[in-house]
Amino acid sequence: MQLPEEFIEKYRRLLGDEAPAFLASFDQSSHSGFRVNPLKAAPTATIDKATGRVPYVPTGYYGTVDGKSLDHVTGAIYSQEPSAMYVGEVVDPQPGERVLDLCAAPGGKTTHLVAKMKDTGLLVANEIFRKRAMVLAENLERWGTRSTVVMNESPADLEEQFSHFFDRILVDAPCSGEGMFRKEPAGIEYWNPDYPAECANRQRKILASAMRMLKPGGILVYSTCTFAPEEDEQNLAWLLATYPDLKTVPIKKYPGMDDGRPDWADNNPALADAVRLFPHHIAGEGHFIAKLQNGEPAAGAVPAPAKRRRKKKQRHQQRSGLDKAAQTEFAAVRDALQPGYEPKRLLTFGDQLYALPAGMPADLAGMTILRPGLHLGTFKKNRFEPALAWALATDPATCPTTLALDHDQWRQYVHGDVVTVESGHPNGWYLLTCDGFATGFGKLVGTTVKNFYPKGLRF
Ligand SMILES: C[S@@+](CC[C@H](N)C(=O)[O-])C[C@H]1O[C@@H](n2cnc3c(N)ncnc32)[C@H](O)[C@@H]1O
Repeated sequence: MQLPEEFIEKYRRLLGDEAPAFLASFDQSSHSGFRVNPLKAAPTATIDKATGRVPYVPTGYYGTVDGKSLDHVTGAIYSQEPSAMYVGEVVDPQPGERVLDLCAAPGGKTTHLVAKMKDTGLLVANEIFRKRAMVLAENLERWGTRSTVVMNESPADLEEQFSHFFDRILVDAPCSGEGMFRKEPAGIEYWNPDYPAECANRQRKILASAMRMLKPGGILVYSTCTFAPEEDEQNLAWLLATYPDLKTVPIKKYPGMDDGRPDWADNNPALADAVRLFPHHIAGEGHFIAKLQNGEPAAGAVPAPAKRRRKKKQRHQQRSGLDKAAQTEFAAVRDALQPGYEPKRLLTFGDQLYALPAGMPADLAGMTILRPGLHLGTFKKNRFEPALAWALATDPATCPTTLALDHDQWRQYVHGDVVTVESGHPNGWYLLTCDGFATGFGKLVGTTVKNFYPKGLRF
């Protein structure tokens, strides 16, 4: 791999005797991995093809997954390179907490966090770029989560809504990406000697927003996929100097993981609490992770709420609750697919119906939200059409009307074709499954399953 001369010189200077092994790692192949989704049945077909287990992630495996496989399309697995998997373990979110993933797309860490939270509490996944936020929403839909809200805001705009609100915040920052060069060589084009410092400035702004949203006593995890000390130890040193209440939390180092390097910043020994994953020491790409805890407030002190700005017009009127007709239409479908399911907080955006996670603030005016919780479906003329997201978040064991497709029928379904099944089933809505995984909803008329698989996802 052709690395910039200044890059080579920089890391020869920083790494000394280790530099040849480090630089040689860029000519070795990158590592692939996947995590299994504990919210769903075990994807044994994919696990059987894994080349090993990732020792520091209980749900992590080495190996590659076909993006068109049943296990991928039903959200039973998420492809993620092995080093990146350690971030979710370090965040270690607990069930019921309020968690923010501030730079979330495409959703590798978000899917990990929500699985660790057992899909309870509130996970806000934010991405500043709309197209990337849409990919994030799609990946979370496949994963099958009810407790996640997808937002498309800048960190600064988000802080107004969520002043000192979160128990844990992950800042998986946009960075110079040096640790991903061998996986995504195009990233080298952007690199110049000043680039890490430019990224570090942007990261500090994002971190400052995160600090305004972190509860007293809350946990902040900062991660990058770069080796650059400017973006790693030097930003950690900046955090500690700027927010004196913030303390580092030591991160467990598995074999092959390195301490953060105090000598690459201000020699503060606390920087060693961070972890570095170097590709010449571990089977994964380059990563840096730091974990910090916010100070508890002084007795009687209450953080000042941030000022609220109402700037954007809502594209659709947001309404809580349902009118009588809508309630009847929704209940007819709900009783067939998930009887007894009583979402606590229903919300309509235009003709779309969502179940809001508990803990999400009720007043969402002015915020750009792509997914305000679980998408239940769409009100059409005099009827309700259940959404794919609801199907993918449904445990088939809780649904009285399931229809099992074989692999050929599943392929027809994801291709958008009409699927024909044997007669004997009453007409109506069904949760379609394949190998025990929920794949979507279909409406049976006679022996024909009407296909509602979204056009944009067909393949
Ligand atoms: C390292 S990636 C996140 C990867 C993601 N956490 C995952 O595991 O799949 C960083 C993200 O930050 C976003 N980003 C870029 N500039 C940003 C900014 N100024 N503020 C916040 N996020 C930004 C990028 O679009 C990108 O999606």
